[in-house]
Amino acid sequence: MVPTVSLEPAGRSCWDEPLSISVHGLAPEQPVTLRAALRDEKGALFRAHARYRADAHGGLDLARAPALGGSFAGIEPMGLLWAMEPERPLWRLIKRDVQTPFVVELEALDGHEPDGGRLLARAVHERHFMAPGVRRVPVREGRVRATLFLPPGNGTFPGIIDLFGIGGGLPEYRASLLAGKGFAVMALAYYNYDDLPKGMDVMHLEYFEEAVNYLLSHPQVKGPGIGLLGISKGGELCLSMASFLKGITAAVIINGSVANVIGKLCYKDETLPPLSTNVDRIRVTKDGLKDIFDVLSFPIEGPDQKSIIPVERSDTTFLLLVGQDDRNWKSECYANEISKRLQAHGKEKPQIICYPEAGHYIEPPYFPWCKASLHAYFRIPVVFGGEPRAHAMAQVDAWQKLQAFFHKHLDGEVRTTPAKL
Ligand SMILES: CCCCCCCCCCCCCCCC(=O)SCCNC(=O)CCNC(=O)[C@H](O)C(C)(C)COP(=O)(O)OP(=O)(O)OC[C@H]1O[C@@H](n2cnc3c(N)ncnc32)[C@H](O)[C@@H]1OP(=O)(O)O
Repeated sequence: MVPTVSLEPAGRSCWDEPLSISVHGLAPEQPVTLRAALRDEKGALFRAHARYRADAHGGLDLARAPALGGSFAGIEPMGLLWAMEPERPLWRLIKRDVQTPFVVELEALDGHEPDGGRLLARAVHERHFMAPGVRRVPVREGRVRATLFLPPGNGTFPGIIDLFGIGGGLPEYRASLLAGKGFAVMALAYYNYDDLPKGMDVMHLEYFEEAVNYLLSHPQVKGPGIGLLGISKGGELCLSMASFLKGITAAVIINGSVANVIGKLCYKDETLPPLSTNVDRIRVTKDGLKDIFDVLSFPIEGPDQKSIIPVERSDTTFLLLVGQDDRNWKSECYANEISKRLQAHGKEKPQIICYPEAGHYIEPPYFPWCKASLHAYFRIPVVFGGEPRAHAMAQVDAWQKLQAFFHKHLDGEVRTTPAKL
C-alpha cells in the first residue's frame, strides 16, 4: 500500500480552523518524520517537523499519536502549524493579502534522521483567510482608511473595529477571519498607511470617532453600539476610544496599556501626554536581544499620571486578555489597574483572562509564536515573551473567548464552542 498524508477538511480550510492530520499505508510501527512548510508573501520560509511512530496497523493519527521529538513533543494535533519557525531571524508570520491563502506543504519521510529520510508521501493544503461568502470592502470615506469585512448574507451584523499596534499599516488577517464568525469587522489603519500620518507623534481621537460613526451608520451593521478589538498599542487606543467616545458597547483588549504611550493623544480640548520612558532599563537577554519590560514604570506616579486613560468615564463592557509573560510591557499590571479604576468609580468590573507563559503577540489560532522581532518604532530587536506551546494554547482559547464575548454583548447570544489546539 502506498503511504498517503490526509487532511480533514481536505484541500482547503480557514487559517483558524483545526485540522485532522493522518498518514495511512505505513508499515506497522514504522518510524517517520512529518514536516510542514509554508512561505510568506515576502518569500520567508516557516517550517516545523516532528518524529512519530506508526501504530500496529501502519496508521498515524496526530490526534492520538504523540510526537517523539522535533519542533514539539507529545500529542499535538496542530503542532506542525503552531510550532513553525522562520528561517529568517526576527521574522513574524504575517498575512498581507487575505484574498490568497497560505499554502502549507506536508511531507512524511521515512525514519527519524534529522535531515529527513526518503519521501513517503506529500500533501498540499490551502489555509484561507476569508471564509466562503465573506466580502472585502476597501473603505476610503472622509479621513477613514480601512477595510470592512462583511459576513455572507444581506442581514445586519454586530460591528467591530479592529486595531493593530506599532508598525501601523493595515493588517487585515484578524478582521477577515473574524468576519467568518458572523461579525462585520473593520480593520482600521491609523498611521503609516496611504495618506495617513507616517508617524505616531500625535493621535487625534476624532479620526477614530469618524471610523466609529462610519461603522455605526453602515446599513449592514447592527446597532446600537459597536465592539472594539485591539492588540498592544491598538488595545491601548481601544481603551481611549471607549473612554472618550460614544457608541462603544464592548471592547476586547489584548495586552493593552492603561496609559497613553509613545505619542500625544488628543481629543477636543484634552491631551494625554505619552508616558515617560527610561531606556537605561532596557536589558539584554542571553541571546543578545533587548528586553524592554521595565522601560515604562509601574506604578504610574508623579507627572506620568497625566498619561493615564480616564477609563472611569467609560460605560463599555471590557474583556482584557493578558499574556502573563508579556515582555513588551506590564500587561497584567495594566489590566488590574484598569479594573481597579473602573470599580472605584462604580463601573462594571472587566473580565480579565490571564494566560500563563503567553507572550505579547496573542494572535488568532495557529500563528506561530514569535520570540522576538524588530520593534517597529524603536528599531531594536525586542523579545515578546512566552513559551511556544502555552502561547499557542492561549491563542486558541483567546479566539474562542473573544467571539463568545462579542456575540453576548453585541448580539445578545451566548455561544460556547470548545477550544481545540
Ligand atoms: C532605543 C530606544 C528604545 C526605547 C524602547 C522604549 C519602549 C517603550 C515602550 C513601548 C512599548 C510599546 C508597546 C506597544 C508595542 C506594540 O504595539 S507591539 C507591535 C504590535 N504590532 C502590530 O500589531 C503590527 C502592526 N503592523 C505592522 O507591523 C505592519 O503593518 C506590517 C504588518 C509589518 C506591514 O507594514 P508595512 O509598512 O506594509 O511593511 P513593510 O514596508 O513591508 O515593512 C516595514 C518594516 O517591518 C518589517 N517587517 C515586515 N514584515 C515583517 C515580518 N513578517 N516580520 C518581522 N518584521 C517585518 C520590515 O523589515 C520593515 O522594516 P525595514 O525593512 O523598514 O527595516
